[in-house]
Amino acid sequence: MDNSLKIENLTVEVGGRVILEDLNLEISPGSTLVLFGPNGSGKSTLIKAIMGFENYAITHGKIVFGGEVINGLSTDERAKKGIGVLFQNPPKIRGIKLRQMVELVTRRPAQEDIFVDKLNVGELMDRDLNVNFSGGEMKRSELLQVLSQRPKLLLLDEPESGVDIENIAMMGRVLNAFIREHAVASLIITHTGYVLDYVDAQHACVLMDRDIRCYDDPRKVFEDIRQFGYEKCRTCRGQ
Ligand SMILES: Nc1ncnc2c1ncn2[C@@H]1O[C@H](COP(=O)(O)OP(=O)(O)OP(=O)(O)O)[C@@H](O)[C@H]1O
Repeated sequence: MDNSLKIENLTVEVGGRVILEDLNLEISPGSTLVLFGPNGSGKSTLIKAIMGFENYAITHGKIVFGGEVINGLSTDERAKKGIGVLFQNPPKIRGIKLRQMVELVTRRPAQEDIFVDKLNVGELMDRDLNVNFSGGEMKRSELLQVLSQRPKLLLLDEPESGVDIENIAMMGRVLNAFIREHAVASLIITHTGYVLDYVDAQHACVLMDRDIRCYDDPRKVFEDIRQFGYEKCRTCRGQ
């Protein structure tokens, strides 16, 4: 199964401003790429462009998923092809229970989904989606919605933000097992690097000045950022 992601010479504009320029990256099946980068550098924009969000205009380049150019597909069509996203700030929806959302996207009874237990979200299933959920509950609820769809490509925007240490460990192990078992290609945005303790990531890179830099081993990239800051990435092109 080809569930690789290939991004070729991608330029993305938001509100007439170039956020990403001539960006290239590739994630092969079963491989995890960790994406670092300063605030506002365009990491979430990259995920939104891959998902085909309105207002994130691709003015140049190609997004290739599973060997198919998906630039022309709607967000819905991209999700149906197997691209799953965990957003940084998911919406709160009154009147729709978490259970209903899972059943809507999977068309299966939610209680049958193994991730309800694995992610310990049983008590959230009959509450309005994300309404008054704690930060950690919201991330677990979002992860349930994503994994219940059994995606082929996972795009995770700061999965550990607002999550306590024990829940980071639990979510990280669940994620890693899913990625390994299904040979899912994955892109994980992180500021803290905690996720590296649980997910076997093969590569990392830094997004800044509209492009990818410092493509290397995740722990090495993270240590360099901690030691030298993002400023050093300006002069480093990695491997
Ligand atoms: N819909 C939008 N309208 C206007 N500007 C936007 C929009 N989305 C993103 N931007 C701008 O694009 C730039 C990149 O934002 P983005 O959210 O991609 O950064 P990020 O790297 O994910 O940041 P952070 O680490 O703070 O989450 C920012 O200057 C942001 O204000």
